[in-house]
Amino acid sequence: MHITLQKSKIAKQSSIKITGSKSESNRLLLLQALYPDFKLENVSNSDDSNLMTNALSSQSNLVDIHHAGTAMRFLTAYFSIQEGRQVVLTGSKRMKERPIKILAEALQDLGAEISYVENEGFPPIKIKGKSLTKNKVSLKANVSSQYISALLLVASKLENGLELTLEGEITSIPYINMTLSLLDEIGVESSFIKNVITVKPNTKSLKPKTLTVESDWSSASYYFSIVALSEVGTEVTISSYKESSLQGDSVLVNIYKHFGVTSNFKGNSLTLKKEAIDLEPLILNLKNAPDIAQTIAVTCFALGMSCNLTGLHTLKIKETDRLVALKKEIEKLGGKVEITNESLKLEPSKNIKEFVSIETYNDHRMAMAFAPLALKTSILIEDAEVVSKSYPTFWDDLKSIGFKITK
Ligand SMILES: O=C(O)C1=C[C@@H](OP(=O)(O)O)[C@@H](O)[C@H](O)C1
Ligand SMILES: C=C(OP(=O)(O)O)C(=O)O
Repeated sequence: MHITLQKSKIAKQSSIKITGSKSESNRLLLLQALYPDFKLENVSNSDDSNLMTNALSSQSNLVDIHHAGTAMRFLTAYFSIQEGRQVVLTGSKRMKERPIKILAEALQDLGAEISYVENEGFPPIKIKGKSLTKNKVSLKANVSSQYISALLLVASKLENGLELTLEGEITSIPYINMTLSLLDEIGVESSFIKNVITVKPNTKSLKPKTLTVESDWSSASYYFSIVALSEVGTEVTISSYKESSLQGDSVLVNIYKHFGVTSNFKGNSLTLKKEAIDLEPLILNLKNAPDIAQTIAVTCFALGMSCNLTGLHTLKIKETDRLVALKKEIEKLGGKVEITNESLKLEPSKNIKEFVSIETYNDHRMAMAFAPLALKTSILIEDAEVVSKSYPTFWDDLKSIGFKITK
């Protein structure tokens, strides 16, 4: 489905309720499968979380997780410890290009039986579940934090727990801390000292409780961008958010001050407001918040600002090569972008071309990051349904605040 976003102006005040964080949801869904004693509220309605739920309850020996990176990585660890179960875990064409070797090798070192069905180091993989008794392993920490979270999520169910040594620079650290905090919330003990994470084994059932998933901060980024591109005084209220979040992307509150967006909490509602401000070039390392890089690059382009974003090495192995995709699409709109394997530099630009058709490369964040541009010019978004990976009601929500969208 290709859609057109006519040049739009949003209401002076509006509000949106955003679905639960897919990162928190996919961790908690897996933990709930291991510890069925707790209940969940505000679970994400994203494709990736639905795929996770279905995979965890599936009795089939073929599990397909489509584009869901967290599901692929977390389930690799989960099925490795399901004694007596044999599963082939597969995904979309792109998922078969997203590396899994670092995680598979760490699990194999712990005693897991994992083999490759097609290409060495990539999904699909065949997993023969068994009880793992070894407890010490090291892995490279600069490629994806999801490998680390996957091991941590199952660690308390290993006979002797886990002592995990992280080698090299650690990427996307807030996601590792999120995993450890959620373990703590359900009563699993862990420590993270220097580059060693230890998780204690747990055979007890946990105290019954209800955990409420905070709404998704990566999804919130599109509203930060929308407010940044709106008239001074425009307000958008988003919910349900916490001032002290487990999600690293909550750093948006600080980053968007640079664009004149102020954030005020009232209970679990967060009001974003555009203030008048002089815009300065943006220099930012996003190694701890890779998922908001596209949003920020497009905000800068729309405001005619220059930016120099670094720490983007993980973008090359996400839903698409996001660095190449950003360069191509921003340049179609008239911008000038330089990329390396870990950075993106944007030159200030004066004009934005009208009615450009943005390719989305099976990447939800390409569609959502470019949508706010409709506040500056009319734009087309190709394969707009990709948003369902993390935020299925995105287009309806934009319509509700005043975006003019037609099929
Ligand atoms: O653990 C998680 O929930 C995630 C970790 C990050 O991946 P990397 O650690 O591969 O950067 C992030 O990009 C992804 O969207 C979600
Ligand atoms: C990278 C992402 O997801 P995943 O790696 O879980 O597919 C994302 O949602 O931006």
